[in-house]
Amino acid sequence: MLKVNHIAYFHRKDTGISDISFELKQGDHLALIGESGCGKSTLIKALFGLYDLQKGSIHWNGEEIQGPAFHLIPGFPKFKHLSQEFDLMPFTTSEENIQKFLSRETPDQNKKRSDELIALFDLEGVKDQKVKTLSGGQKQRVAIAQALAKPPQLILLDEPFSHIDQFLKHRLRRRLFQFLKKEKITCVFATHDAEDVLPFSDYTMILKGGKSIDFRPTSQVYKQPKNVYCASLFGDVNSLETTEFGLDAQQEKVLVYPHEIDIEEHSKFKGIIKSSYFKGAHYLVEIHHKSRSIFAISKKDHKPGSEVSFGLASEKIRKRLN
Ligand SMILES: Nc1ncnc2c1ncn2[C@@H]1O[C@H](COP(=O)(O)OP(=O)(O)OP(=O)(O)O)[C@@H](O)[C@H]1O
Repeated sequence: MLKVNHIAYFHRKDTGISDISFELKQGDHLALIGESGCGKSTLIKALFGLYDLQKGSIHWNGEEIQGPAFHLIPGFPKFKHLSQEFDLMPFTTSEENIQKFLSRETPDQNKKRSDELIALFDLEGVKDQKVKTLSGGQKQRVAIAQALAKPPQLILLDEPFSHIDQFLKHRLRRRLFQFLKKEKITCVFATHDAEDVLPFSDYTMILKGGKSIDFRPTSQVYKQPKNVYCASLFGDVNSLETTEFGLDAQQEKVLVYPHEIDIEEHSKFKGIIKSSYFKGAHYLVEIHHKSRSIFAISKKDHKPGSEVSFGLASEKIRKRLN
């Protein structure tokens, strides 16, 4: 179990992380999200033991993770940390980079593991190529495979798909997270992409100004967002007045995602289409309603200037009302 107890680390005055506490069980996946500079990388490095904490403590199965002041080689040996810089050996091949970290009993087992990782991360075509000649996305895939060569108990991934193209990204992240679950490897990853978070994390922590402002199971963080900042990390969101929209609630405002607004012919509210954005499976439409914009999802395209009727899918947002 990972136990993080009120930790704080400042690079300089006011920049860093403070008062962060949480626990994870073996095999749990935690996504760290938040605006740029909120402290995701700092937290990841602190968890790996790269900083001497100014406050608090981190334990893995009862063993304390200490900073560089206590170790010749910084970094907790039972964990792997995949930084944004990759840390590969440039003058050796992709396969050699992966094999260097294998520790299976026999050469046969090593070969099997290395082949499995090369296939898993689509590296067959570049396995004999020197790392310095690889593209950024290929290097990133070698780095992930290398980090898993000798399975760590916990892996820390800092924006693991940032260099990988959309074409491969969807397949790779499904494979990576399935692999981690299969091997019961705990994972903490930082990302800017909601599509990494929702399907693949058990828990989500939202950071702002170096502090954790939400840490709950991912579905709760999404379905009951604490504020506009939290909700907008998942995409567009509307902050609507409850009385204006006839919602029986004590609070003044409620957060509503675009897909929770129904555009139907005889709905109660009317507005004028300002813009319509093609999103593939649907359109995101901006509706002008009482001198403000409301974003909704529509199955069909609407011409700017046309009138639409819309209503709130109140059963979907009921849990947000009190
Ligand atoms: N080595 C350092 N020295 C001084 N300040 C630093 C250092 N590393 C990070 N910071 C500062 O600490 C704060 C948190 O940075 P961090 O890299 O953890 O953010 P982040 O959430 O990972 O950002 P991004 O999403 O842009 O990668 C920022 O204000 C950053 O400028």
